[in-house]
Amino acid sequence: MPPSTFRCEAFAAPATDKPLGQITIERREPTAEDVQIDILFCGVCHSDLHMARNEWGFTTYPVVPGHEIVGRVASVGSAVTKFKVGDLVGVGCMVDSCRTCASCQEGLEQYCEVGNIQTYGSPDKHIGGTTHGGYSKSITVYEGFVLRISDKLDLAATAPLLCAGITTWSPLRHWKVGPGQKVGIVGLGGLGHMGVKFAHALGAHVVLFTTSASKIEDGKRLGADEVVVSKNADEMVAHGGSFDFILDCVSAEHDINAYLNLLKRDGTLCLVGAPEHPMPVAAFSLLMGRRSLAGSGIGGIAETQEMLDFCAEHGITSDVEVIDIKDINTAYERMLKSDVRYRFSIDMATLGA
Ligand SMILES: NC(=O)c1ccc[n+]([C@@H]2O[C@H](COP(=O)([O-])OP(=O)(O)OC[C@H]3O[C@@H](n4cnc5c(N)ncnc54)[C@H](O)[C@@H]3O)[C@@H](O)[C@H]2O)c1
Ligand SMILES: [Zn+2]
Repeated sequence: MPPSTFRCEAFAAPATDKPLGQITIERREPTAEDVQIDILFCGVCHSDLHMARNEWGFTTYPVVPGHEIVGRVASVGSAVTKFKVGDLVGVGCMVDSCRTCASCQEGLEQYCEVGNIQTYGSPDKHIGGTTHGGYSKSITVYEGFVLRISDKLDLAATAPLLCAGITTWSPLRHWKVGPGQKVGIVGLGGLGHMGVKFAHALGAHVVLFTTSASKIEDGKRLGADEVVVSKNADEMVAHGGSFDFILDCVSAEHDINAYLNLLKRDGTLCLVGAPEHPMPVAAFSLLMGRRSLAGSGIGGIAETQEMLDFCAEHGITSDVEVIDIKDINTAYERMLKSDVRYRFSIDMATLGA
């Protein structure tokens, strides 16, 4: 028997070309292993925009975006052991996975070989339809995919750690970024600004690449040792062949060969940005110097907790502009113009207020 449900206010995109607006969705009452969360803040990721506009081609409408969720536990199922009512918690891009494949067993649920359940837009095995994300008042999640959040950090600024944070943390850790290494971060948006903060905190020499000279000061304040305006060819050439690792956080098509050519021998360019269209790679950008082009998707649950704990210990959060849910469509337009420093965080008290 499917679990009983309750009604919940949310904001959804009804179609590719329609603005987001308020709807009512169904959420399940917690089953034995579930945690029901009252959502306090939800960050606005560029993936929300890609999905709301079906730029990746697999959106089911209506879609309730949002996978940078921070809230407070409102109720728990009878078998829940990790959380109790009142706890501060977070939910990121996934709400479940097969739990048994090799990747899941290794704590790499983001690479679940059966296919994990995304916070929004995946089939909802509990109540049918698709899963709905954090632009809503409440969410019910299997406790294994719920994260502990410290009460030491500002909650609006903590929400973006659940996607922008883990997505940049995971590759920096996987490629063992640290002291003595020269690391590039491309694009100072939501992901990029967390990449700069983390690479700096991990002890690397950090070079930020931005298209906008107006972000030089911010880049340095956030932890970059150097800032390169990527439109200036001589500034780019000066860094040729010098990087151990570059993390590319750009949301639209751009010339990745220009960055491959900045890598040292055996260096790696890792894409985390997910542009709508494929990007050409020149074989010689890779052949010369045995360079690698890689990608990385979010991060596993244990690693997300590790990142959140690191942030609590080091006082790291996202730089946010807190918005009212009714301003979400304007926020999307501003995000496309890079007019956000550096993440919108929705105050969910404004939904239905
Ligand atoms: N790998 C993952 O698991 C994962 C997780 C979250 C987001 N993403 C993707 O990462 C990308 C970035 O997300 P975000 O939320 O940080 O977005 P954002 O809009 O906050 O930042 C994007 C950055 O790219 C820059 N940019 C855009 N077009 C550019 C161009 N043509 N040349 C150079 N720079 C350009 C912008 O100025 C901005 O700094 C998106 O494509 C998003 O879908 C991937
Ligand atoms: Zn995201």
